[in-house]
Amino acid sequence: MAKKTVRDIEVKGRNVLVRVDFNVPMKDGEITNDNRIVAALPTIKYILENGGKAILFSHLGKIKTEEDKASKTLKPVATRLSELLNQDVTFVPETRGAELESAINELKNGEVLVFENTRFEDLDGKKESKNDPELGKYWASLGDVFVNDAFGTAHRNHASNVGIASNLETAAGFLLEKEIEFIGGAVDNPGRPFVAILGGAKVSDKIGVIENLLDTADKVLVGGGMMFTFLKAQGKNIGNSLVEEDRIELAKELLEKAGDKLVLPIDTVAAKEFKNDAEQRVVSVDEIANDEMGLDIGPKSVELFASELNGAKTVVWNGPMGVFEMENFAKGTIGVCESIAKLDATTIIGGGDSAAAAMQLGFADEFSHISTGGGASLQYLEGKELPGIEAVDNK
Ligand SMILES: Nc1ncnc2c1ncn2[C@@H]1O[C@H](COP(=O)(O)OP(=O)(O)O)[C@@H](O)[C@H]1O
Ligand SMILES: O=C(OP(=O)(O)O)[C@H](O)COP(=O)(O)O
Repeated sequence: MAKKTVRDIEVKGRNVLVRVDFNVPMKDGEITNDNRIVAALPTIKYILENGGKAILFSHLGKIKTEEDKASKTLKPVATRLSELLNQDVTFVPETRGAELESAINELKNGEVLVFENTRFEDLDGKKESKNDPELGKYWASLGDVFVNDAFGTAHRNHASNVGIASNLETAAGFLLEKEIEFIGGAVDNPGRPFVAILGGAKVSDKIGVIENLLDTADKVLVGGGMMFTFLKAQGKNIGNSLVEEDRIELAKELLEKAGDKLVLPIDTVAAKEFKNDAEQRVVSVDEIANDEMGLDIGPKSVELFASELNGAKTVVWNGPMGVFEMENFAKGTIGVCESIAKLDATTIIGGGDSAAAAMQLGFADEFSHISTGGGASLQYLEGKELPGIEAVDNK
């Protein structure tokens, strides 16, 4: 990568602003997978060992109402980081202002500070997510140099990555560098057959990538919450399943363009309630009842996907096949992991929840690479520039 990296900048005695992706999966205030924090450690340690002051920040989830703040504070993340680094981490529960500024002034070389969820700024006119120029400028004013190590957020054009970069010397961190090297190496000239697998819940966000994937991949397998928008586009009844109504037209166009390249599940595990012990039944995708929702792909779909994956030489996967966080709806994701484990192929799974699924379900060693980015790796795969990487200074 002809981009400046953290090795190319002076960190000693300087306030080094570091954008990390600490958007970790959480349940009841507890971190359920700390992969994204662990993945950021090499850059943080490098800065500390070289006498810099590390000022870290990240988004966590989406902040739409004042109430969201309580469950989306970065405080537990700062605590976990302190355990992993085995040193104190100052947490400032603000995204701007006197308390933050004086805490930064008091930092000494080799010390770490984490400030609050950058998306708290979204309550005031979506300042972070719309890359408000004043916000990027303000955050840039808190540091001497900027390191972007948030690969998982690199597809976003936000104040905390792109905005700051336009106001300050900017380098890439080690994670960003590693992800680009690995994903680029695997997919710029992929071994074929090349199979892409999409699932998860961020349907409106990610359905668009399928258009380009149909040009690059040999097969695109769609499961998870993503499948129901396609099934509805085919005129099927999907009951209360996750759906993006305003993407149904797009799904119809994609189905037409794709022919047999796009493979949809043939059965689903349906339940009337979104909870682990809800009564469940395996049904054909033609038989979902009005009061049911599909929460996993069914066993016949696992078999179908296994046959599509058979012989693949490159596999890229983003988005779990079902609500794997609930044991009773994890079988589809486990089944696809098992099929991938049998392959002699380059296999990449990416995304906050997808990486967590691979690790929690015991398949971490079966993948060539577990990426911290889902949307980011998909966008890279599409051949699109990632704004967060574009914004890093060239060497
Ligand atoms: N059928 C489904 N209905 C609702 N949610 C689903 C379904 N299948 C998967 N999910 C959810 O999708 C989430 C992950 O989606 P997403 O954020 O797009 O993935 P990633 O973080 O890996 O990029 C998981 O929390 C999972 O529970
Ligand atoms: O989790 C993330 O993306 P991913 O789910 O595609 O891996 C990133 O932290 C970006 O988060 P966002 O999709 O809320 O902007």
